[in-house]
Amino acid sequence: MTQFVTTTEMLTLEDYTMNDFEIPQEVLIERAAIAVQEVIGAGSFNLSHILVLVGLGNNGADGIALGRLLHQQGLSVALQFVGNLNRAKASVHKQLEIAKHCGLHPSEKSDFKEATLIVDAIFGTGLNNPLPEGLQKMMKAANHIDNDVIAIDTPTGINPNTGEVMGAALKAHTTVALGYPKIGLRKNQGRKYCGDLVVKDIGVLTPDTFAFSL
Ligand SMILES: NC(=O)C1=CN([C@@H]2O[C@H](COP(=O)(O)OP(=O)(O)OC[C@H]3O[C@@H](n4cnc5c(N)ncnc54)[C@H](OP(=O)(O)O)[C@@H]3O)[C@@H](O)[C@H]2O)[C@H](O)CC1
Ligand SMILES: [K+]
Repeated sequence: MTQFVTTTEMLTLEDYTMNDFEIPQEVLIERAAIAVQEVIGAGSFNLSHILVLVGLGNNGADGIALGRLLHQQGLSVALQFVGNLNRAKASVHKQLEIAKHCGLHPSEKSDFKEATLIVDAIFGTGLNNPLPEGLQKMMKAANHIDNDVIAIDTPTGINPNTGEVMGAALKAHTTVALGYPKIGLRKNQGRKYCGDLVVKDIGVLTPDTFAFSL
């Protein structure tokens, strides 16, 4: 039986892993990237040109690390930031520096139609409001293009706890849940937007005494 969690529970377990066991956040980000790379490698996706849509939080950091790994595999990868990079978390800037050192630089404006595979690394469990208008338009437009979308942790626009669409959401062919799947992926529209749900262990530790609420 798959254990689903709330975002609060996921944050508690992430903190437990990073603070009690001193496992650096970069390790979790790298393992998240490797996990999604494995799902991509195991699937039958068209990898001719991969567009990674990157947000300003740790979901975005996961996406940049993944883009770097795919680039190092020799694949054609474009990184496109969604939002003002100046407002990004330190983890995003760190991953961007590493990616640049590895020869992968962010693109200005990518044409979604050129991408044969889109990686959704815009929002994950940190989504806390309806998407900004511009992003809602982008998600609705992207949903009409016939290419596969792989969502990192949660489909952007889906409330990770309730499964509601927050203005608009990007429909995924596959969602790679990190650690534990979030309860929103099996409620309301979450189930429809997440597509095939793959749960990947990325080394998040759980206390024996932890009481899951679900
Ligand atoms: N599960 C794990 O062990 C790990 C998960 N990781 C990844 O981290 C994300 C969660 O990262 P987080 O930085 O908390 O949040 P997001 O990246 O989802 O969101 C980015 C920030 O965007 C802001 N935000 C939220 N909603 C909106 C909105 N509607 N409009 C504009 N901006 C929004 C919010 O910032 P605030 O300042 O507004 O709070 C978010 O912080 C998780 O999903 C995993 O992918 C780790 O990388 C690895 C371990
Ligand atoms: K996402």
